[in-house]
Amino acid sequence: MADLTLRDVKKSYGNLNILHGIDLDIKSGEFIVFVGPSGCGKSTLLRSIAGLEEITGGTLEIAGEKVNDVPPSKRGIAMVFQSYALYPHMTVYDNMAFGMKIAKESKAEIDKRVRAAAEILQLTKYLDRLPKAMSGGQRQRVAIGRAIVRNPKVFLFDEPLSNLDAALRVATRIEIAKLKESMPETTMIYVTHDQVEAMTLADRIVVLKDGRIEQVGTPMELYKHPGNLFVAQFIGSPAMNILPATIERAGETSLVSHLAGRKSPVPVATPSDAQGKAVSFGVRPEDLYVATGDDFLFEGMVDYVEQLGEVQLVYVDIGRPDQPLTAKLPGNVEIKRGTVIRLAASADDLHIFGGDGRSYARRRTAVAA
Ligand SMILES: Nc1ncnc2c1ncn2[C@@H]1O[C@H](COP(=O)(O)OP(=O)(O)OP(=O)(O)O)[C@@H](O)[C@H]1O
Repeated sequence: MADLTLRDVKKSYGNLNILHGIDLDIKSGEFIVFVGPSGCGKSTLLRSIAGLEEITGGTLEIAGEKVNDVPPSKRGIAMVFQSYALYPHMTVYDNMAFGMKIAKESKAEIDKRVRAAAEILQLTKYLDRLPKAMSGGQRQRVAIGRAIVRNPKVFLFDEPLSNLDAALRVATRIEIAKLKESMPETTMIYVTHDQVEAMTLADRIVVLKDGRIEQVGTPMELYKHPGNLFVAQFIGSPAMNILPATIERAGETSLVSHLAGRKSPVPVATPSDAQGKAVSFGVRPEDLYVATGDDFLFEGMVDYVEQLGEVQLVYVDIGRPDQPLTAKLPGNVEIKRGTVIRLAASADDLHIFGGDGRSYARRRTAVAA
């Protein structure tokens, strides 16, 4: 059981500022995922929470206690790394027991906890094996088991699945989700590059960019209501299509004109001073569908099709040099390269972002709240 509170947390290496004042409240038992582009500071933030990095400003509290100066071993946290970091000459049992032996726990207590963790992770029959006789996925489970036996208040994962092949990643991801269910009181913080891991595991996702938080929300909040252009294009794959546009008529429902002078009503309120302003107009590839009549958003020539079986990614030339529109359409519809296609989307799936990149829908939500 541990809430985490981060207030204006900063980290710099010499003159190089990496974290620029992170404010974040994590509730006990939450599964939080940090995502963001390479180098944005995800690992630094995680390592700062663990105490492996000393923060250079702000405060960090775990379970109500300020831990800025508390060493890692006394923070009640356990961390699982991308490289499993198992001792190769020790059996699975001894690898899992090692930390407790060092902490001088009784043999009976060690045995109880190792066996309980092995049971949760389905490692019981491998307890006498050496790591080299196990698959990558099994080794990562041992590393997770080694963390579980410590009975941590907070569990930290730094890209734990990135060394596994695709099939093992899926299997181990599901195990981590089940592990969370079996430890509902344990707070978990997880760093990943993988959108699917973030969307499926997180109670809330924290999107970071250049050492700052861009948005915090449930996976569906971030997907449906991205607060700004960065989050809109970072969450979701392929990325949201963004086009330059102008607000023709501001109001409860805005009228937006975009490429080729087409005008679309968007059920997002814009203030009267937004009238005539240049904005960005967004629509996700998977929200587009083939329009049969004259009611369409985009018309263009199919430049390329990537058939993935269940779906196909259709790249449509809508007159923007080197920037085709991407549509994710069902795989069973025949779409021929070189033909003209019309695409539409439901008005509810359209997004408008102001000149500062912030979503208009989000502004309204913020005011209403
Ligand atoms: N010890 C260090 N000294 C100087 N700069 C560092 C140090 N450790 C990390 N950095 C820099 O801090 C920035 C953030 O690194 P960090 O590893 O936290 O990013 P990340 O978001 O986890 O990246 P990735 O997704 O590539 O793992 C990077 O620019 C990195 O070069």
